[in-house]
Amino acid sequence: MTTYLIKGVSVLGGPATDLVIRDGVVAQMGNDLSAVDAREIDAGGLVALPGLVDLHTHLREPGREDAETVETGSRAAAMGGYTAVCAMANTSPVADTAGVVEQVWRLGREAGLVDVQPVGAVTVGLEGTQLAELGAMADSAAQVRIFSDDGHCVSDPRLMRRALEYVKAFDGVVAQHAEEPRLTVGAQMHEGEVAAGLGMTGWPAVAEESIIARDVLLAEHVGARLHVCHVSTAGSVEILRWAKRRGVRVTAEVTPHHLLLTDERATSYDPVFKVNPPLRTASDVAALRTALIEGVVDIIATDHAPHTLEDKECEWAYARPGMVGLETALSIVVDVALDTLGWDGIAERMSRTPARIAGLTDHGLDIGVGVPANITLVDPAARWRVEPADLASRSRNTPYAGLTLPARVVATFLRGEPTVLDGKAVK
Ligand SMILES: NC(=O)N[C@@H](CC(=O)O)C(=O)O
Ligand SMILES: [Zn+2]
Ligand SMILES: [Zn+2]
Repeated sequence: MTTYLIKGVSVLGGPATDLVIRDGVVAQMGNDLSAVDAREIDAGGLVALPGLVDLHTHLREPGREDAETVETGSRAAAMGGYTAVCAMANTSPVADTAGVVEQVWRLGREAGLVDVQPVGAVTVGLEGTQLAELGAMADSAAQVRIFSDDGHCVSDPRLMRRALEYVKAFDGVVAQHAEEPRLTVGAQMHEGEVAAGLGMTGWPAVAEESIIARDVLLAEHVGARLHVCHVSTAGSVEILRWAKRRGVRVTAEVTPHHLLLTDERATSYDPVFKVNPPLRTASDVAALRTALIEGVVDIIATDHAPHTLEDKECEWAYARPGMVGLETALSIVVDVALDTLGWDGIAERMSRTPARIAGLTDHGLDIGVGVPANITLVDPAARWRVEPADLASRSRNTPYAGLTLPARVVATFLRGEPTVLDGKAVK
């Protein structure tokens, strides 16, 4: 294994220091270090972060390898500075058995670019009628701890209650896609003035908020952990604030796109802006940014949702919802929140806390001697233009095509091995 000597890096924006990475861990940290036979990396001006952890990634394998595979999605993740991703269960077949979660976990190990932690489905086939074998998935080699029907809402309150009771036994968590399906029949975009102007069927904020309100009450009743996926409205933030004040065991995520984009984008009729939950209003965006600073929303997760050209470049009504996000997430977060959160605040919300929620003990650790070398080096001064054709993801559905974004991932280390060096994927 190659030894790396990283010279003059700023850990979380602090004073410049050197790091020696050897045998998978940070072997030394300090000034004027030297290491024989080490490969030296001049990291002057670069910031070191604990490797990012994405709690919400769609890798599409098995079943839709034309949109993404575990390997291509892992490479996209590494390029974005991630060292671990949680792979959502809405694959084909659905990850609702020990066999499928073990398959995804094994494919992740074989690719070796990030740690792929499979999420297990809550219900068989994501159909919302019968609890999946949560215990078998938890006991499998994949050691599943997060369960989610993401893409669908666990809308039956009795099933949701039973899932919460079940996962409580092994300190698992249910990650809910909060969407009351009866309120979003035919929905195409956020219900509001823009939708009314375009004549599109709306996806009302209350469809999300009513499920979050119900679920925090269920989580309190059961005493189990609930995680809320892709929170998108100001009202959801108010419910979460209330629940956290009461001591409910609830965590929540926001996506980079919900921190930046609004429903005005739908006026372009470009389906690249079609996503679930939909892009909301400027006041929702402002409330989400405040919630992120306050910690009412705990983390940033990408909801990386790759789709093929056929599924995306068609009429709005027929296009699948979702956008890719792994390779642009950190840049968007730097753009909207570096001045308020600082590097430490970004590390908290994109690495430490998601690692803790997912139970990934090798990740989200402060960079220090003896710690597994899961590290991302970022150039905060770099600016780069998003070229869809250059993305490592197999899909191209980025809403940021042609935009120039701040901050670039220069290197990513997974247990001491570089997966990205000089801004390029190593394998
Ligand atoms: N976010 C999306 O718009 N789509 C996701 C599903 C989901 O996260 O709900 C997908 O799997 O494509
Ligand atoms: Zn979802
Ligand atoms: Zn999702």
